[in-house]
Amino acid sequence: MTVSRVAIIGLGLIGGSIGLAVREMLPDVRTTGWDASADVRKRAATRGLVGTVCETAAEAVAEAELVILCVPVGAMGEAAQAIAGALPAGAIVSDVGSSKRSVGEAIARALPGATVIPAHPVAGTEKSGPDAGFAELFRHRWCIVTPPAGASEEAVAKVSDFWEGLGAKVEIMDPAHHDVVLAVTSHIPHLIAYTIVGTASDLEDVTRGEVIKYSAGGFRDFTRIAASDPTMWRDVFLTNRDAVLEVLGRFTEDLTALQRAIRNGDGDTLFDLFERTRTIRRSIIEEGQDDARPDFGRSDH
Ligand SMILES: NC(=O)c1ccc[n+]([C@@H]2O[C@H](COP(=O)([O-])OP(=O)(O)OC[C@H]3O[C@@H](n4cnc5c(N)ncnc54)[C@H](O)[C@@H]3O)[C@@H](O)[C@H]2O)c1
Ligand SMILES: O=C(O)C(=O)C[C@]1(C(=O)O)C=C[C@@H](O)C=C1
Repeated sequence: MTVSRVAIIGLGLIGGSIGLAVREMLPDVRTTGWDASADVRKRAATRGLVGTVCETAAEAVAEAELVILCVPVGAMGEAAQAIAGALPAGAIVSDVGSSKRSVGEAIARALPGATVIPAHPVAGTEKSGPDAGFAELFRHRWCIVTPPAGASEEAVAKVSDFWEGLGAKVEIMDPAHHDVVLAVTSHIPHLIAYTIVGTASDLEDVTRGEVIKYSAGGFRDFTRIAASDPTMWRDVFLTNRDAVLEVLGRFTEDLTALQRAIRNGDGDTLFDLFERTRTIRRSIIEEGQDDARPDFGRSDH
């Protein structure tokens, strides 16, 4: 079940990557796009991120069968409002937001009566903007589709087929469950990275120069994640507050237990945990989910 006209609102990393992936993998699908920033629209046109970069949101969606909102999660309601008067009857509205419950609600509020099928491609990088996108981003990656209760099966199938056409693997999930799962696998890890890099730069006994000079291995990996877009991540934490706080509470307890083990010289506790976590890493690699992708557009060294 395919769509032939797709409008992309927001032409940064994810919107741009969708446009490039469509051009490469679904060449019969026509794409239009719009971004609130004139500079981004200009870059998007130069890079050919979509077939036609439009001057207004209304123009971009005028003939669309599928509209995908690719803006920060805090701007989803505003982006949905911008297309409200121009959305063709029967068009499906989707998005790519990293949190799903509040985003789905915000879009549905702005577009009463529209067919809204939210989705989240679990693929990205620390880069953002119209120069960051690349066509292979979604290949072999999961895209989680989170339809509201009672959603049209045909619309869910169209959104799922679209993502499979871009090389992604699709899973259907309840939006609230998505938010807890992603709090664990994506949101808290980003918070930890932001924290440790911030802490390292605030330490009085270790200079900033030393942190930069001796950052190898583990810390360097954290700095890549902590370089992620501030607007995007501020919005993720504000829109997935409940799930993040719940998982953070649990994480804090576990961290305190490790602190106690170190203070008490309790090597068994440390060893047992490290042994258990190593098997998780091995399972991820066995499932082909590690980041050993070819160096698609990444330059994090
Ligand atoms: N970056 C990632 O790794 C990643 C991965 C999966 C999903 N996401 C989600 O994708 C969405 C976009 O993230 P991104 O990394 O592409 O960000 P980005 O900053 O690269 O692009 C966002 C674009 O949206 C535009 N924009 C902002 N408000 C707008 C509005 N009201 N109307 C129209 N355009 C507007 C900005 O000008 C910008 O060009 C976010 O919701 C994010 O949570 C990001
Ligand atoms: O690879 C990265 O740099 C990412 O942070 C990508 C990542 C993730 O946490 O896995 C970030 C946010 C998304 O919503 C999905 C994917």
